Amino acid sequence: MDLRLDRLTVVTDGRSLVHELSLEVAEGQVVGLVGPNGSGKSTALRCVYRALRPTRGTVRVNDDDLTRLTPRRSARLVAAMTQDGSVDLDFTVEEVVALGRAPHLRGNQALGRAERDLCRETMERLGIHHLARRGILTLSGGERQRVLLARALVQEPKVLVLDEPTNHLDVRHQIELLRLLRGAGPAVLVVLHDLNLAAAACDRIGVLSQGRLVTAGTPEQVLTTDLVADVFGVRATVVPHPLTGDPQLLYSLDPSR
Ligand SMILES: Nc1ncnc2c1ncn2[C@@H]1O[C@H](COP(=O)(O)OP(=O)(O)OP(=O)(O)O)[C@@H](O)[C@H]1O
Repeated sequence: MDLRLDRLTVVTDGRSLVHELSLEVAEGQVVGLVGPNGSGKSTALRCVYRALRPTRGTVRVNDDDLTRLTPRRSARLVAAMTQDGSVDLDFTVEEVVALGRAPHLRGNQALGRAERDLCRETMERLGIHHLARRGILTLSGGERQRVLLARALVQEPKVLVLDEPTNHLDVRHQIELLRLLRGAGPAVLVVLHDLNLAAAACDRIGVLSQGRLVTAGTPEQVLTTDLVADVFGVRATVVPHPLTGDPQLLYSLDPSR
């Protein structure tokens, strides 16, 4: 199933936070959304996981307009790992992960054997199985972030959206998370600040500036010296990664270079 944003617009207090954003993510594809602070990335994502209703435009998963689905039906299609998706109650890690199954259950129905296995395997895959009985509030930022990803994955969504999923992770966990996304299966839309990670992890990248899509394409097409200068106001040298060929950006702290 694919995700399609069509002329998505969000207006608040007369100001367009996102303006006519059109973007597609095919099944199995990872599409990165990058852009300066305040460019509208999180706002666009919030419309996908229905924390926000678009002022105009649509978000579709295949032919279904998400805003027209029941919350339960859309929760079966879309999972989110977000900044505002934190868990404030002192659930244990395994309880938080199990919550990901909620859209598939009726009332107080307990998890079946296969669902418990899925939760356990997912926690093992993300290296958090040893934390299963710990309270979520006692975890470090990076541990918590992996728990929230586990919760999103056990939801078995068709679309997965992630808002800066690597911001608390050490370099190994950053790479492991992004690797995992590449083979995850659903259409993935991910907000990333690190352009080099985006180049390595994403099939395509969309660049937002002041709520508008400036360009979208493969990392090679998008991440150019001119683009980075125009959108981020930063001078960068772009070199191909010596092993993978992905474009990688080198920055200098010296303003004259
Ligand atoms: N509820 C709101 N009311 C008014 N303005 C808002 C609201 N939510 C977001 N904004 C503004 O909309 C703009 C886009 O915010 P958004 O969080 O989408 O940006 P972002 O690209 O995700 O930024 P960052 O990289 O800093 O996380 C910002 O200027 C923000 O202050």
